[in-house]
Amino acid sequence: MTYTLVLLRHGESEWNAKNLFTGWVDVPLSEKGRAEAVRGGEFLKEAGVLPEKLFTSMLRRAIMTANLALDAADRHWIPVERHWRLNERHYGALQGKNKKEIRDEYGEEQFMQWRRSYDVPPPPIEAGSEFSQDADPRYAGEPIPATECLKDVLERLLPYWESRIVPEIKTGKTVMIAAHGNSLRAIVKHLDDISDDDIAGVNIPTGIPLVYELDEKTLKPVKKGGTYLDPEAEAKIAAVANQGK
Ligand SMILES: O=C(O)[C@@H](CO)OP(=O)(O)O
Repeated sequence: MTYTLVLLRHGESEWNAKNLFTGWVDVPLSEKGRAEAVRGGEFLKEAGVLPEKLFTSMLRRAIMTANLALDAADRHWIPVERHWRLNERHYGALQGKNKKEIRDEYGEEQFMQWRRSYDVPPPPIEAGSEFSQDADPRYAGEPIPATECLKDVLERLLPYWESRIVPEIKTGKTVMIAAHGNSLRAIVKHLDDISDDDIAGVNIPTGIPLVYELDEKTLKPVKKGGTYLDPEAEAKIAAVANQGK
């Protein structure tokens, strides 16, 4: 027997469209992003992959994507849990900055190190600044970061994965996680045992369900990398990799 896990990155956000580093800034979906979310739900329905339990981050682009996708799949009624541990990687002082401008100012190497290295975080965001989250009531009392590298994301996400998500998967329910490019890269790294170096080359496209069948004993993927439900996923993955160029 296998368990089914669906990973869904939110549809295009307004800041994805403007090529801005987003992180924990709570921006809405663009019109294209809403359409991607609905299409994502249609892919689920067509494939007969019907989520029974939903986990989301605390950010509206993931929440709205899940709502739109599940509505399109007639699964809008399933129980949901939300947690900041599924949030996007905190992009520190880069939040709100244009990716191309940062690349032009600091050069390709520094840009890629901040964007895709496993263990080098961008400079921390200043408390109280325009795009910081320190006064946001949804995180009150929580140990939230001021910047994160992917390693930090994995370290804050894994306790939630183990304590809340794994038990749901083990009930045999089809579990869906609606989250973000980098929080999902952390989950994929963990599931597929991807090395710290190789994870730099993994990009996740917006709004396309990624389905993993997990071995019931090991909880490891039966097929490494899972299966994207959109036949055009490859081109969309390449577009994410090339952002900032
Ligand atoms: O800006 C961000 O928060 C993320 C996801 O959109 O970007 P990147 O793919 O550059 O890590």
